[in-house]
Amino acid sequence: MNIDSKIYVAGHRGMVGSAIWRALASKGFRNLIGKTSQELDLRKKEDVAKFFKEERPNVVIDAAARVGGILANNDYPYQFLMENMQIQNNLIDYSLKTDVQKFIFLGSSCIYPKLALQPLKEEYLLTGALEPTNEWYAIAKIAGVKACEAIRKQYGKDYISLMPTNLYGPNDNFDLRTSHVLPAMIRKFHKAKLAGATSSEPVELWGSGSPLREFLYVDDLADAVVFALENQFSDNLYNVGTGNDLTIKELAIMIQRIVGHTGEIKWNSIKPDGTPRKLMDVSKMENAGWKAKIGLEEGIRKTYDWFLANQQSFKEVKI
Ligand SMILES: NC(=O)c1ccc[n+]([C@@H]2O[C@H](COP(=O)([O-])OP(=O)(O)OC[C@H]3O[C@@H](n4cnc5c(N)ncnc54)[C@H](OP(=O)(O)O)[C@@H]3O)[C@@H](O)[C@H]2O)c1
Ligand SMILES: C[C@@H]1O[C@H](OP(=O)(O)OP(=O)(O)OC[C@H]2O[C@@H](n3cnc4c(=O)[nH]c(N)nc43)[C@H](O)[C@@H]2O)[C@@H](O)[C@H](O)[C@@H]1O
Repeated sequence: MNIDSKIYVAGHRGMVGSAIWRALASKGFRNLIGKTSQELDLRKKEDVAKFFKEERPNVVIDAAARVGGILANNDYPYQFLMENMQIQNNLIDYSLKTDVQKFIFLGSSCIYPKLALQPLKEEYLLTGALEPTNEWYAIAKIAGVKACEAIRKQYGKDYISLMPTNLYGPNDNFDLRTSHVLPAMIRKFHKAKLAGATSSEPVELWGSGSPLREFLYVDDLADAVVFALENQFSDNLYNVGTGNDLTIKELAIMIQRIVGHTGEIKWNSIKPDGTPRKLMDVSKMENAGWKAKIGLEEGIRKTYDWFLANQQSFKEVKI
């Protein structure tokens, strides 16, 4: 991979895509292409075909998708299945058809069975039933993993899939209905802290607080993507995470302390808990030579600082 390789970052404005763009630019890659969804709707096959024929990138990194937290996945199963299949299938198929040499597909830890042994190893894929709240998104992602695996097997191309754990950081989605838990907690605790005159107002969180989650700061993921770009991997599927998790309750207490909220936390058990745990086994990526660097406390502080500095412009994804 040389610094003049033409690299198309699909979804370059998103939380992950913008982090990958920053990481590539800081390493001196100077032939980067990005298109907004208004400029190029990746669900439209003909438009994607035209783009690839004109641009002919050497590398494609797929950070474009319909993305959301547990409620968005549960409320919009059709969009999470169909839009993600359309986006990834068009990107993968036209990459193959225009001889793109390297393709990095981004899946998610939710592709693994709900009750698989923990920590989750790559070989646990397709060994059991999926988590019902996001099985549609998971099936789309599994199809993407398999498409890249088939191209690797049949055409010998360097198409790989990275499975990140739950991600967070600058440019995340802070909409309280469609976001993931960490940005939602930052926004809720911050709002409740400001609302209270003498002490903070109470905060309502979802579920029981008992599920366990692993969180990776998005710049760490971007670093893993650049590592995968610059190295030849021997296999097609790699988990990307920290290898550590904590309960949602412990996360809430950590974020409450960092934000400076002093009120009550209420748990709304009508909202779903989702999968009880999805800790990734990250040894395969570590054996390949990559390890996460940014701890959760540091990552949350960075994200809260970004949130405070972007009060007027943070993203709220509506579906
Ligand atoms: N966030 C997580 O916790 C997490 C965890 C594991 C894996 N991932 C994966 O990481 C990738 C990016 O996630 P993210 O958190 O960065 O999401 P995000 O912030 O919502 O960004 C998604 C991007 O996809 C683009 N996009 C969506 N629909 C499109 C369409 N029809 N045509 C063209 N572009 C479209 C958007 O473009 P515009 O901004 O131009 O509209 C946006 O930039 C996804 O593959 C996701 O599955 C995320
Ligand atoms: C990485 C992503 O993981 C996602 O699963 P998943 O971690 O449960 O998605 P999250 O929405 O992050 O929820 C994680 C846990 O946090 C709880 N939670 C507590 N309060 C809140 C809140 O205010 N907002 C949110 N969003 N959650 C909250 C939620 O009930 C669940 O047990 C998948 O649905 C996606 O498809 C993707 O795979």
